[in-house]
Amino acid sequence: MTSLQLGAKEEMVEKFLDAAARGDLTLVSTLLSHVPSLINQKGDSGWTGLMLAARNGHFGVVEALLSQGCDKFLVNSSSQTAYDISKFWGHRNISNLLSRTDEGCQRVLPGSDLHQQENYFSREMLDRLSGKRADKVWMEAKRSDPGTVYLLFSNLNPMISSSKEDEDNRVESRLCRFRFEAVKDLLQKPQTLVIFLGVEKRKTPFSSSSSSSSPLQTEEVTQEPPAWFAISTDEDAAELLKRCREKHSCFPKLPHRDLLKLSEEEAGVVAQARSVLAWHSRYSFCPTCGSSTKMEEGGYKRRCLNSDCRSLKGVHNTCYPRVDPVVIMLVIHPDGNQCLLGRKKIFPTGLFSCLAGFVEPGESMEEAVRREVEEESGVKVGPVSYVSCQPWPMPSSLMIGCLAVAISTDIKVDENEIEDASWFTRQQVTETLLKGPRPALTIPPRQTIAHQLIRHWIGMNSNL
Ligand SMILES: NC(=O)C1=CN([C@@H]2O[C@H](COP(=O)(O)OP(=O)(O)OC[C@H]3O[C@@H](n4cnc5c(N)ncnc54)[C@H](OP(=O)(O)O)[C@@H]3O)[C@@H](O)[C@H]2O)C=CC1
Ligand SMILES: [Mg+2]
Ligand SMILES: [Mg+2]
Ligand SMILES: [Mg+2]
Ligand SMILES: [Zn+2]
Repeated sequence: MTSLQLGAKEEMVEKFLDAAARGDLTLVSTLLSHVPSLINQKGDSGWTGLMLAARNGHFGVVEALLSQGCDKFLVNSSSQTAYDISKFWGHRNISNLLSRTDEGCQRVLPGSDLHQQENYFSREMLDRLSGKRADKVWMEAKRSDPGTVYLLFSNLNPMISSSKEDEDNRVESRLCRFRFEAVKDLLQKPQTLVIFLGVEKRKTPFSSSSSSSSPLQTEEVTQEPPAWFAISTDEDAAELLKRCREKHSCFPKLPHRDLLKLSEEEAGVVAQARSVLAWHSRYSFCPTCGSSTKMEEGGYKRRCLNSDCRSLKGVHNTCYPRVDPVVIMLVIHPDGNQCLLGRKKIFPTGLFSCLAGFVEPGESMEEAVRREVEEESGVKVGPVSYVSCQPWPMPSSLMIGCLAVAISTDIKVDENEIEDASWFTRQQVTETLLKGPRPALTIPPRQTIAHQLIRHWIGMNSNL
């Protein structure tokens, strides 16, 4: 495309987004009839026409865009959908329209919302194909297939390449992908762990991005989708990096920070791979009898090599990767207008987050919320309701996100666990979310479920 053509296209996108933002339905419709692909185009900060119309309360434009097949699940660079945006700004008629689900689902599960919150680390771009894990012939063929994608891990972190900072100081990272030929030598080493992650999900024939049927797409459908594997090796990291042709490649030093720079799709793959690899790195021997174990089923099982071991009989849950459930909760003051946030000593100055804690054996999610809140802050909790969850691969937690209502308000901090806890008003929290000039606190980044719970609460109340 010439720079002139490129300029004309950009201009058209800008005109379309501006019309959507202003609620100019006539211009939106005219532009779409000439250039249908405008419908899902993104402008600054990843905003689509639907998001801009939703932000500014233009119901008619939202309705028209939806009727023309616009993708309502797209997210902007803050991971917000048009639904999140309309909810946050209190355009209830628009959020109702955007959350409307297939009537069939509503009949089976009244009150269901297909548009459930999707958190960072939870997107599944691969089909895990668990039924294929024990099929050694299939697995072997996939391992040497030239189309297979390999990710390299060192010390539980994936090799990534990073783009330079853009004008918003944002660094974007992407996973370095390797083909079989480039890692063949590593696969032969006995110490190398190879984990099957799945095969790429096929786009459904009716999904918005596959509406045209070019010869390439027809060909793709007849071929088996590529399989993905994670490789973990203890080879020298600097040597491994020499295999990568991309610029600025590295293994992240601070996973809590650096893994949050991946796309939603790649973050989901890393969550899966990192948690399974972390389990292998800590469970080399059988937890029941201490004998050596052997990896099976594409990395999802470790079998004890002692044939008399109890772990091979009856319940043998020690053979499978562990997931640790953690409750994380935003506790709301009985006045409905304040929320309880706490900080650990290791947090940067001014940062407050939701309270969280590991679920104990034989404990319900609701009781874990009540116990952890009381232990850490002295506040007693009544009703608890589930909001959404997040796999948190540090190393293998499942964060169960809840809203809870306090039935007492005096705070007595357990200094072993947290440094401070306090009630913050809705206005203080809103100013933080809107990046006001002098916020009373800072909160964790958008990729954390803590952030999403806080945003959810503000969204629920934004038009009261
Ligand atoms: N994504 C998000 O938004 C957030 C994620 N988190 C994550 O949630 C997790 C739990 O939160 P946290 O407040 O620390 O939990 P807790 O309040 O339960 O306290 C953690 C302590 O409990 C002990 N413990 C009890 N059971 C376990 C277990 N199964 N695994 C590990 N430690 C256990 C450990 O003590 P000891 O080390 O002394 O043995 C640990 O330091 C953390 O991993 C944290 O990273 C937390 C907040 C936000
Ligand atoms: Mg605790
Ligand atoms: Mg805690
Ligand atoms: Mg605890
Ligand atoms: Zn054993």
